Amino acid sequence: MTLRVGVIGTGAIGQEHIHRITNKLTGAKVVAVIDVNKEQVQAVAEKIDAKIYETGHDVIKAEDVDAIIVTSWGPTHEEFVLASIAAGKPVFCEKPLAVTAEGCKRIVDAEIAHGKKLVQVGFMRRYDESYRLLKETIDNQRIGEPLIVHCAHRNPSVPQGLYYGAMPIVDTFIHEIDVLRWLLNDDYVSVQAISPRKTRDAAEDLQDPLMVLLETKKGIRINGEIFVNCRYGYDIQCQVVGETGVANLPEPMSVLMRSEAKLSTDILVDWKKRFIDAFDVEIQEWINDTLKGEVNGPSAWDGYFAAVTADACVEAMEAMNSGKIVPISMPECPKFYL
Ligand SMILES: NC(=O)c1ccc[n+]([C@@H]2O[C@H](COP(=O)([O-])OP(=O)(O)OC[C@H]3O[C@@H](n4cnc5c(N)ncnc54)[C@H](O)[C@@H]3O)[C@@H](O)[C@H]2O)c1
Ligand SMILES: O[C@H]1[C@H](O)[C@@H](O)[C@H](O)[C@@H](O)[C@H]1O
Repeated sequence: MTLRVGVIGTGAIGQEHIHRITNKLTGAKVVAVIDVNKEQVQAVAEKIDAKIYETGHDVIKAEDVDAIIVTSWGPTHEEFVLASIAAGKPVFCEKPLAVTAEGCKRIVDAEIAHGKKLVQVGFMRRYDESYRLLKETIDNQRIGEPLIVHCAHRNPSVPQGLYYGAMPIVDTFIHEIDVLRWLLNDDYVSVQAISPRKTRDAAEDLQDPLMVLLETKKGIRINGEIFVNCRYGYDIQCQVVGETGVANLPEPMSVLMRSEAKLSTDILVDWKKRFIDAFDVEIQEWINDTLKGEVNGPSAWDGYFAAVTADACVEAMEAMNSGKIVPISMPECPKFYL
């Protein structure tokens, strides 16, 4: 059986997922697309022979669409995920699940009321080989119990005018929020934020770089650097300090070169390349699971947990350098998601 997929939002990552479903993966076909940018969606639809709909809701309601992928802008996600649940259709939603914790909670409540899991969130780092190796190292106690995590999320630049305010947290650090909780098998209890000297390349309404200090239930301290105008490349770093050793996230594979009196390796500049294999595995597993009527990837509860943490990080960011420690508390995970 082929899963007939409708894609809402044919921008950067929407096109990436359409390309991988059409050319690399098996078991699915993109049959329906929609974007508010009419020219763009027309060009995408022509390439894959998909039908263009007027709105995201029309795609969700279409009889010949079995499952939905939401890759539109963050603030539109909640509406489309809720509509997919109401239509009883499986939905893969790129991060963030919703832009507020309340929005994610509405999704969790709707899914529980529906009675069957339908929602998966696009936290693709859990599918990345290098993060999986790091997790194996920690789970196998090869560095003893983790005590400290140093991590950095660096982008070369961000789109002027489209990236502002709380986005270093809700759009960027949200990946670390999800993956570190998964990596450490732990939950967060508090956060504070610190602003280092601002880079000259940061827009007026953006604190860049930014540092957040998270504490987990087990007492692990995480210092996270978010630097979205670092200029030199797309660089994701994670170092876990344990009782008996230190484990680093492997660097992406790159040729070690000796040339012109220098020893060097290239650094990637684009998130698409850094996580290309992870995205492939993530979407292939989603297709396979969806065909079996299952959801096994990051759930709406994971999306909600990340949003609650992100909200606390934003509160800490708004009070940065004041020493304010913002508590993070989550209700018990409902049985539905265990
Ligand atoms: N997992 C990842 O690493 C990753 C990477 C990139 C983007 N994302 C997420 O994916 C989402 C899209 O990001 P992007 O980089 O592709 O952005 P983008 O701006 O390139 O694409 C978003 C598209 O959504 C369309 N759109 C907006 N509102 C719409 C609506 N109501 N109905 C239909 N289409 C609508 C826009 O016209 C645009 O073409 C964001 O939530 C982003 O955080 C995740
Ligand atoms: O939407 C993108 C994407 O999630 C990237 O993985 C992240 O590095 C960027 O900061 C974010 O803007």
